[in-house]
Amino acid sequence: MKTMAEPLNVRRVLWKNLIINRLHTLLNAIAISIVFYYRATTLARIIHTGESPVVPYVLVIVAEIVLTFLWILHQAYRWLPVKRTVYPERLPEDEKLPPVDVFICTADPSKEPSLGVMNTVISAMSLDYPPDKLAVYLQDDGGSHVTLQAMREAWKFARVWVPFCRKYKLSFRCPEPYFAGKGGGDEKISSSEFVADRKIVEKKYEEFQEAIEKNSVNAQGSVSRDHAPTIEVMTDDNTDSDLREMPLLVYVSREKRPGHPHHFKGGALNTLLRVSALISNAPYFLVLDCDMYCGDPSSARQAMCFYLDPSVSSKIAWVQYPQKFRDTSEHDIYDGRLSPIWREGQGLDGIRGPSIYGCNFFMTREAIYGIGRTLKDIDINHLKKSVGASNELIKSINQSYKPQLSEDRKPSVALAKELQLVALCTYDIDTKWGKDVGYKYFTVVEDSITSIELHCKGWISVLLDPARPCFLGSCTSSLNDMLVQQTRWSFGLMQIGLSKYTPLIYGPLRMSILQSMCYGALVLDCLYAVAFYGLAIIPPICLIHGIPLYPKVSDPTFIAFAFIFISSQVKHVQEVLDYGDPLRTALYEMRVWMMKSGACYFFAILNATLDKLGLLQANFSLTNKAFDDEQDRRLRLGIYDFQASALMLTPLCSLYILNLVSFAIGITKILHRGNEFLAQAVLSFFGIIVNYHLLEGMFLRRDNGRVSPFVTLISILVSVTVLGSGFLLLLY
Ligand SMILES: O=c1ccn([C@@H]2O[C@H](COP(=O)(O)OP(=O)(O)O[C@H]3O[C@H](CO)[C@@H](O)[C@H](O)[C@H]3O)[C@@H](O)[C@H]2O)c(=O)[nH]1
Ligand SMILES: [Mn+2]
Repeated sequence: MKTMAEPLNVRRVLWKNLIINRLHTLLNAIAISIVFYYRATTLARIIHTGESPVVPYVLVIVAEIVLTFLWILHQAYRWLPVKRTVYPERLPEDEKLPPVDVFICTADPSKEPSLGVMNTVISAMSLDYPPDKLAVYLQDDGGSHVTLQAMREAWKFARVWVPFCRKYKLSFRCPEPYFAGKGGGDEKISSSEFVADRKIVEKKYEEFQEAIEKNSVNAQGSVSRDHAPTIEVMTDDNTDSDLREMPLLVYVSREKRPGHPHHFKGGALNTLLRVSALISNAPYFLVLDCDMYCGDPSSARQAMCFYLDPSVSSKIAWVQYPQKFRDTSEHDIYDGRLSPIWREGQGLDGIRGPSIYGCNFFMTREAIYGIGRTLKDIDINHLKKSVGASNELIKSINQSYKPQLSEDRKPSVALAKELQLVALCTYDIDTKWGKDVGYKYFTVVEDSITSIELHCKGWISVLLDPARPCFLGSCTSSLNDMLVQQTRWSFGLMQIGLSKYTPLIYGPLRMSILQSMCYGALVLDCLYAVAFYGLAIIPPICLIHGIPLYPKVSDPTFIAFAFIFISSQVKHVQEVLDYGDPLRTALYEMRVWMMKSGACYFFAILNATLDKLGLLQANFSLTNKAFDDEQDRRLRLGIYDFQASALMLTPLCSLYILNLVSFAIGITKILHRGNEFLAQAVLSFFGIIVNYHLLEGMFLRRDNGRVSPFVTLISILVSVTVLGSGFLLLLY
């Protein structure tokens, strides 16, 4: 009986960080108050005496207000950092575990190579979970015959692989890295039987790999935007084979028609919810991106440590794992590992839970449906309006509904018809899908908006970050990918920021203030662009023209400015080191923050505004998961690869040159009037030093990863124009 009482999960407050965070917040808040007092009194004086132009001064204050506003919002992340531990060995026996469905999305085999996608699929089928309680679905948004064929091959190989993993209880179950010796997992097994079995399976894997490669030559151009739905449950040709040891594997390709909105991944997941309801209807589902394979096969059991804990199970909507990445370079120059997000996640976990981070989470159907699933909650007429016309789907809302898939896994004619119906692109029309049911549609960041809504409905979530990563994906490994991805995210988040769901208004009445602040920070981070441009343009221009914007070094207020600047950097470094990353990561993150502010956030605000005015058609540019030798080589050496869109690079390079020039001109002023201009000079100098890679890229490098001469030239022109017209700023 004693073991029954032992908890399945434990939450630990990170006291050291909590104290450091709150102390930092307090001291910084005092310093900021001093700064704003100084700004207000000085502004009043300038207006009164006319001793210096008012416009640049006001602009710098605006930038500081924006920075402070975002800083305040971000403090919510630092309020209560926690970490969780689970004890899967205390779970009840397998018969008592609930079923789990796994949803994997893919869209284009030319950007998301089939071999990688199928490795993800196979690793999910090999989860350490009772096979009769596991169903894996791949939704192919490309409707590609290449992907369908690859799935059939994957099924054949999994027929050998899954039993092999189970027989030897392998602790790492993704075939590609396993055979490449990257996963480990079988060190303790040395029997000759195992060695022989492994050889056979390895041979099968090679055959599988060859088949996939042959099949993939036609990947380019295999994607279709005009096709009927296809749903295929994988099974053996041999009718009397025993399928009990195998989880279900299902290929789904929803209908696509030109001119119909498909709602990107959100639409794909909603289709998967419906299709799976008719086939397996598990109460829990795991979402994976096609490049995110399962590293530790125990993730489902770990998640069950929350769902089977009666004290929290009815409140938890999702259990989120961080995205971790494989084969990352020790120089994470593009911040592809997204550590800042996971660090802030620890804080979110302390205040009712992290948001959904796109993939790697286990969620309950009840939460995502937004509908009670017991008989007494169910009203058929109401349901028809919510979930659409499919009678089977309506029946499946009742959690005790058992889908009727025959033992040979071939859907009956009636079931096949129903499956087609729920995968039509018109199915959502006049239903609540995309609004109150399933993933919400109106933004490209389906994950964030859906989390906001669920948290507002009172659900909680947890972040589980075990030492051994459960899911490993491919890291963004080029500047262009990073800029494109960040622009997409920021654009989507800004869409939320400009909608009725804007968290600072929508949130406080529905969720806690701290949660609203966190979501507020998330969707408004784009505003950093305003502060960044303000501080990257106004102070250097004023430096050239000899107009001081900061207190003299001899003025005691200078200390407050210096304190804020230094303590923010120190705090950042502390967080990086505490999370176990090396010091250089702090520099890389700072650079990425500046690149995001100068390019991604800027374009995101622009695009979101156009979108709001109905002048833009949102799109989803997939992150590339294919491997590029040359870019990879540079990444490993920590050398930036500037083969990126000129549109993105030009603002960054222009700002850099602008600061460089004004610092060079302004240096004479610093020599004579250092007391007055030190802060301004330091600001430009900081930008120049942190972004030294831009200087190298524009003027010192000759390889083809440098900034193209075209971009450098345009940037020189832009910065000279801005500098030349700078005097306009100083007229008033
Ligand atoms: O129309 C689409 C677009 C994308 N995807 C799939 O969605 C996943 C994520 O796309 P990816 O190109 O990898 O984008 P990322 O920016 O890397 O994805 C992050 O950001 C997304 C939100 O923008 C989240 O959904 C993801 O989980 C998160 O990893 C991939 O499996 C895609 O195949 C679709 O199924 N349909
Ligand atoms: Mn991705």
